[in-house]
Formats: sequence, C-alpha cells, structure tokens
Amino acid sequence: MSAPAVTDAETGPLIETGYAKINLALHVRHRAADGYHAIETIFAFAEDGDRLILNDGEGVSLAIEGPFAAGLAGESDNLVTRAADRFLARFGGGGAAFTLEKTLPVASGIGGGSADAAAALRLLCRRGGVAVAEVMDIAAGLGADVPACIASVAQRGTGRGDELMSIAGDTLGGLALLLVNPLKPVSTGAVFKGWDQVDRGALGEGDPLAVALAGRNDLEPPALAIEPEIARVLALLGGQEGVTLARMSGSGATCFALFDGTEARNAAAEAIGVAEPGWWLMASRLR
Ligand SMILES: C[C@@](CO)(OP(=O)(O)O)[C@H](O)COP(=O)(O)OP(=O)(O)OC[C@H]1O[C@@H](n2ccc(N)nc2=O)[C@H](O)[C@@H]1O
Ligand SMILES: Nc1ncnc2c1ncn2[C@@H]1O[C@H](COP(=O)(O)OP(=O)(O)O)[C@@H](O)[C@H]1O
Repeated sequence: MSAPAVTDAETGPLIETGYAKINLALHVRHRAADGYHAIETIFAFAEDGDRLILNDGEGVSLAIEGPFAAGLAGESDNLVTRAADRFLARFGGGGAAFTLEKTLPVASGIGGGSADAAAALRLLCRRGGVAVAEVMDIAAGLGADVPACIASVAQRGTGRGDELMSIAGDTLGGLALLLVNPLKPVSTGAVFKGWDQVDRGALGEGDPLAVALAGRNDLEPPALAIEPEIARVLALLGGQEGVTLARMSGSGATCFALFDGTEARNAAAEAIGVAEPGWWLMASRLR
C-alpha cells in the first residue's frame, strides 16, 4: 500500500493570506456600559489581502513590506507580534520571524490588522499542531473582528462582532467584488462614538445576500461626518452598471460593491481608476 498523500498544508511554506474583511451589513443596536457597541453584522471575506510569512527565528520579529508598509513603520506595536506573543506564552514553540506584505490600506474598515493577527494565529497553529479552536479566546482579546478573521468565511456576528454563527448554504462565494478606498484613514473608535444611538432594528434572517440587501451600515452617517469623501466613493461605486450592492464596510472609509459578473466589475474598476487615480482599488471575489 502506498503512503497516504501529504497535503500542501503539511509540506508547504508557512504562508497565509490576511483576507480583506467586508461587512455586507452592519447594524448597531446599543452602546454598552464599557463603551463597546452591540452589533449585528454579516461578515464576508475577499479572496485577496495581505500576505504573512512565518520562519523560525530568535524571539518574535516582524518585517513589513509592500505598498502600505509605511503606514505601520513608526508603530512599535503590531497586531501580528501581539498575537504571536500571546500564542507563544500559552503554547511555547520557539521564536517566530514574520514578514508581512501589507497590501491592504491601514485603518480602513476592512480589518487589515485583524486579518493579519488571525493569519499569524493560523500560521502558529499550523506550525505547532494546535487546533484553531484553541486560540479563539486569544483572537477575541486582540480585537472584536479577529475571531471572524480566523476562519475568514462568511459568518454572522453579534455581540461586539465576536459571537459568531456560520451561515448555512452560503450563496456569497465567488461573487465579483470591488473595494475602493479614498486613502483617508478613519479611526474605528471615533466612528462608533459618532453613532447617534438610535436603534434602527435587527438584521433579517435567511439568505445572506438578501439579508445584506435589506440591511444597512449604521456606521455610514458618522463615518461620512468624519470623512465626507466617503459620499463620493459611494456615489461613484453605486452608479456603475451591474452593481447589486454598494455600501461602506465596517467603520470605513473603504466601500465595496458586489457585481452581477466579473465583466461589469472590471469595467467599473477601469472607470473609477480613470476618474480617481489617487484612490485605492482592489478587484476580487468573495471567498
Ligand atoms: C467596525 C468593525 C466592524 O467589523 O470593523 P472595522 O471598521 O474595524 O474594520 C469592528 O466592529 C471593529 O472591530 P475591531 O477593529 O477589531 O475593533 P477593536 O480593535 O476591538 O475596537 C476598536 C474600537 O472600536 C470601538 N468598538 C469596536 C467594536 C464594537 N463592537 N464596538 C465598539 O465600540 C471601541 O471604541 C474600540 O475601542
Ligand atoms: N498588521 C496591522 N495592520 C494594520 N493595522 C495594524 C496592524 N497592527 C496594528 N495595527 C493598528 O490597528 C489600527 C487599525 O487598523 P486596521 O485593522 O487596518 O483597521 P480597520 O479594521 O478599520 O481596517 C491601525 O491604525 C494600526 O495602528
């Protein structure tokens, strides 16, 4: 009998993608005494994002490369190293030398830092033979979005966004997606603070795309008050042919559109790229 097939996951280089997170809908229900907000959201993920590589090393180190590396250069603290410190303190396993290729804009509502932290935990779990279920509490301690980023598949989030439910019969996978950011960083805490504390109602139930279409992003008005250029992004995206849904993601400023096919998506990317050459665009598909 031949040996069992060895999978890529067992032999491949220790590389993971920090998949861009998209909130297809985000309802804010109330502000808790601790200042955090109870939300209801449909998380979805792009097929693309940051790239994180893990090598063995002394202690924990991080080299940052890529188009948005400069945005993080001055910071002594990074979610990748914070995730690694907590993982290694609990499970041991020697040093970790990470290289992060930062392709997602920073502080942009698509969870780049959260996705990187989750990618770091997945890498360390793979290297150490630890089940990802064992690091979900570490993930939640790093940020409200990090638990959803561990699996990086469509999920419903409640509580701070860290109480997760899988979506049965997910119809989102493969949908053509365009992300657009005017390259204006927006602080998540400031946007939540600007919410008017009016509960506009729960997310619906059922097919996630239908629920998203019937839903809202309650953080759009406070984000627009902080960064008015988001209105132009939404108008340009929403005016493209073949758009089924155009909305802001998370606390902004990145907005997304879903399209009825890749041709319409590519045409929109081309048109927006010409109209606004200074904006960041990412054409992808939902995972
Ligand atoms: C808004 C969302 C939607 O997915 O995404 P982003 O815009 O960050 O991508 C998330 O709720 C953000 O999650 P994350 O970015 O991990 O938040 P954290 O680091 O935990 O919190 C940053 C700050 O946001 C506020 N915050 C966050 C989550 C929440 N449910 N209520 C809040 O009020 C708090 O002021 C907190 O200090
Ligand atoms: N690996 C990382 N990538 C991006 N931001 C990080 C990272 N590590 C720490 N941060 C910090 O987290 C903040 C929020 O970043 P990010 O996760 O990109 O925001 P958002 O969730 O709104 O997209 C940044 O302003 C930065 O200071």
